Order: sequence, then C-alpha cells, then structure tokens
Amino acid sequence: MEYKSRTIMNIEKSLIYFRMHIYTCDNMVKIAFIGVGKIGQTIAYSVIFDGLASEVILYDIIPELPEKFEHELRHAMATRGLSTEVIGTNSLDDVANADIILIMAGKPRKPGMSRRDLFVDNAKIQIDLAKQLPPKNPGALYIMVANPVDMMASIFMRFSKQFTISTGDTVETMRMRSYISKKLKVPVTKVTGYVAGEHGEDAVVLWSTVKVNGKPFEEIAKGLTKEEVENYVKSIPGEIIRVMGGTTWGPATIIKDIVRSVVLNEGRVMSIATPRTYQGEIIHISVPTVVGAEIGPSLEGVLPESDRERLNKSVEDFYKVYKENLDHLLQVIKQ
Ligand SMILES: NC(=O)c1ccc[n+]([C@@H]2O[C@H](COP(=O)([O-])OP(=O)(O)OC[C@H]3O[C@@H](n4cnc5c(N)ncnc54)[C@H](O)[C@@H]3O)[C@@H](O)[C@H]2O)c1
Repeated sequence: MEYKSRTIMNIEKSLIYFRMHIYTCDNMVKIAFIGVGKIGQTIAYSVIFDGLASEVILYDIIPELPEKFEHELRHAMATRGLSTEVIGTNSLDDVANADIILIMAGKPRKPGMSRRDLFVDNAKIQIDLAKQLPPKNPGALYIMVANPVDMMASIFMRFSKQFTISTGDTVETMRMRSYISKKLKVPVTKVTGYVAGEHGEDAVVLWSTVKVNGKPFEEIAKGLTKEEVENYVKSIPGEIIRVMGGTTWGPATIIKDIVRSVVLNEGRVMSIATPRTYQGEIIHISVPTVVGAEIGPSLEGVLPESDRERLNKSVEDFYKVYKENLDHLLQVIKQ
C-alpha cells in the first residue's frame, strides 16, 4: 500500500502537535536506525520483533557493522518467519524516505561520567546528521536517543528545522514504577504515574500522578519514602553502567514502545520530551504527552500547581545549562 508521511509543525508555548499520517492497517512503515551500537541494536531488534516496520535501515560509521548486524537479524527473523526488509549500510545516502528516524549515534557514558559530559562530542555528530538527513527524508519523525538526550534533540532540531522528540523521561518513568512495584510487592500494572523534567539527574517525579492501586502514594507507601524512590531513579543507570557497561534492555524496550505508540496510533501517555520555545531557543523538556500518529497534547496544563512549579524550575535550570553548552559549542564549531 502506498502511504505518505507529512509534518505539520506548530510550536506554541508548550503545546506541540506533530501529525504523522501513517496508514497502520498493514504497518507499511520504514524506520531508520542511525548508530547501531549497544542501544541501537537492541531497539532495532525489538522494533522488528514487535512487527512495527515493513522496512528497516541500519546505519553506522563502523565499517561492516550494519551489514553484519543485518545478517544476524535475518537469521533471527528466519526462525520466526518474518519478512521485514532490512538493509545494513555505511552510506547515509541509503537512509531515504524513512517515516521514523531514531538517532543513537554518539558516545555513551563511561562509569563516573554525567550525560552532560558528552555534550560537545555528540552535538557535533547531531549537527552533521541534521544537515544530511532531512533532504532525503521529507516528513520524517525524528526520535533522539543519544545523550544528553534532551539537549541533543534541541541541537538536532535547531540545525535541521525538523520536528524532533527526545525519549526524555519515559525511561525514568518506568524505573520509578518498577521500583515501587518491587518494594511494595504489587504488580507493576497497578502502579501509575510519571517522571518529568530533564532526562537524568534533574528529573522530577510528579508525585501528584503517582498512584498504587488507584490510591495516592502517601496512603500506601508502608515506610517507602519519596526520597528513596527518587534516589533509585537517579542512581540506578550509573550503577548498571558500572557493572554492565551500559543500559540497554530497559531503555530499548521503552523506546520501542514510543515507536509502537506512534506506528499503531495507540495514543499512550508517555513522558517524552517535546520541543517548546523558551527565551527564543527551542528546548526539550519531558511532560506526560499523548503519543500516537499525533504527538500531543501534553498534560502539563492539568498538573497541580506544586508539580507545575517544579517543572517550571526544571525548564529554567535546563535552559541555563543548555545555553551555556550551546554558546560553548557555537564557539568550538566556529574555530
Ligand atoms: N535515551 C536513553 O534513555 C539512552 C539509553 C541508553 C543509551 N543512550 C545513549 O545512546 C548513545 C549510544 O549508546 P550505546 O550504548 O549504543 O553506545 P555504543 O558506543 O555502543 O554505540 C554508539 C554507536 O554510534 C555510532 N556512531 C558514532 N558516530 C556516528 C555517526 N556520525 N553516524 C552514525 N553512527 C555513529 C558508533 O559507531 C557506535 O556504533 C549514547 O549517547 C548513550 O548515552 C541513551
């Protein structure tokens, strides 16, 4: 079936809509993966095995890596009888007419590093991609994964002028739910709620949204404190990186679910970071947002004052650090 994708971009304060016209009846969707290292491979595998794409392009700068990964995937698909069209390539020219482009290209954190330490190196990669990808991929939805992910999404969008979302705090949200579920011994499906703000150390648990069996967290906490939950959400990725060399399975499955919600038009509320204009710059901050063939609206407006105040503070803090990094980057690339 023929399909078209189109972008309608409308940045109005925090209310953003991206409309992606995908005919989901037979999932004729082409998805490109830029950077197929640890996280890129895991997301690509999950996307294919969830049957979300009819065509997949795997791109990386490491010679032969995408091609050999293509073989691996084909072997896995053979045992399941899947016929997704997969192409592994070292040529960016092959990344064309994609509906969704996920960007994992960039350095990962080493133990002890913060995500923000990666800013300049990874921003240079995003600027390069921002110039090269849009001409061949009209109307694509860009999903930034490389860290510091919210800032990389803002950089990519600044230089490409293409609608870009960041995976933001979808990952923190699931870390928060899983920890409460484990500690209170309740099924994770009974824990709801969101984490918002910047992905990483400055993420904010939106406590007004956190419910266990439909009851507010305070009523059911049984000695589990908010501080303990917040500490877990912020410290666990560093601990996983220290022992396992990187976070992979958790984020990849969650990020695949963002793709799933777009492709199948599920309209799931997810704490992705969408663009907003703040002091004249595009910045990305996570808030619970409806994710489907349309991105938006966000649920920011219905949050109570206490949570909105913390979010506003996080926007201010994010902007300050982003602007410092951006100014430094602009100096570096001028030289
Ligand atoms: N958003 C999240 O929740 C989340 C979770 C995990 C990792 N990450 C981030 O994703 C990024 C990748 O992590 P990883 O563990 O897969 O690292 P990795 O080193 O295993 O993979 C990165 C890949 O990017 C490739 N690459 C580098 N420059 C490129 C370019 N210009 N074009 C195409 N490919 C290029 C590398 O060759 C490598 O294969 C890191 O920045 C990491 O911090 C984000």
